[in-house]
Amino acid sequence: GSVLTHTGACTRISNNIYRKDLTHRPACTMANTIKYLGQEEAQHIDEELFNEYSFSVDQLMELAGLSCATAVSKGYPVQSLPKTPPRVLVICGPGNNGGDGLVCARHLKLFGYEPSVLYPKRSNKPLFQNLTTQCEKMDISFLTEMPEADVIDEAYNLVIDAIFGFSFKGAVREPFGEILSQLKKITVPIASVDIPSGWDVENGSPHGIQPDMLISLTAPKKAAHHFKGRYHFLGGRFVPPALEKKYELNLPQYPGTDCVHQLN
Ligand SMILES: NC(=O)C1=CN([C@@H]2O[C@H](COP(=O)(O)OP(=O)(O)OC[C@H]3O[C@@H](n4cnc5c(N)ncnc54)[C@H](O)[C@@H]3O)[C@@H](O)[C@H]2O)[C@@H](O)CC1
Ligand SMILES: [K+]
Repeated sequence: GSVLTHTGACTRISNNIYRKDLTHRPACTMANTIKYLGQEEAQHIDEELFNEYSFSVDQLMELAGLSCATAVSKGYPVQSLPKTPPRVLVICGPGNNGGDGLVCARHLKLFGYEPSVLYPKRSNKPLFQNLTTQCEKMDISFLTEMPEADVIDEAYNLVIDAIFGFSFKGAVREPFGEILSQLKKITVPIASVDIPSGWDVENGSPHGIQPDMLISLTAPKKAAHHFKGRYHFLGGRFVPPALEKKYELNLPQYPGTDCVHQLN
């Protein structure tokens, strides 16, 4: 569409395309394009959600993890999986991205999948211990080591990558270097939570893992411009309008009561 700054009411005709209501001029895209966040901006929004808007980590993590499980169920419906039982491998990192993974695993189980979790660097914070117990009590198995790529391809339908999110920086430290090198060799699809792990949060990583699905939480990060997989979902439907406005996020409207919005 042509670049117009809209001054009046617009009708959303698809993701980022708006039609000016009265004049029917060409769709104006630029002014309403969903914002892709840099690393610092993502961290500021995160802090503001907790400090100014008084959310707790548990609350947002629950919604984030539910969004991820919902996106997975839309892209890879349990009945459509090639292998039964419908096993999925959820790999959780040491921070909040890993917490999203634990929540996602629990919801996937409730949705009829058979998740197994690899959680090699566990946080000792009560939140993460509780999320782990919740999974264990739901008969979700925890693996003691990363399976080889060919074992993953044989046993699992898909891998959920909840290793690193927007706080990832620098060279990957072990054991995650070895885990990511196995993930580069697998042929089953990878669904990445927030950012493909190991990618630079802003610049991506041409030689990194290549997920088939990306679930951007709150708003996409700049690295998402380099995502080449089939499904890009937006999740984390918890952003208060005033915060969305302050950071000019231009989030698309979620359909109905859905917790995810498919961007492409
Ligand atoms: N702000 C938000 O709106 C929300 C964020 N959430 C999640 O929280 C994530 C961010 O969480 P965190 O800030 O805890 O950070 P991350 O989970 O992105 O990662 C931080 C952890 O990774 C480690 N790490 C960083 N770089 C590393 C490297 N090069 N090698 C090995 N380890 C490395 C750090 O030591 C730390 O333990 C988001 O991406 C998203 O998934 C959601 O839980 C809820 C809402
Ligand atoms: K990730």
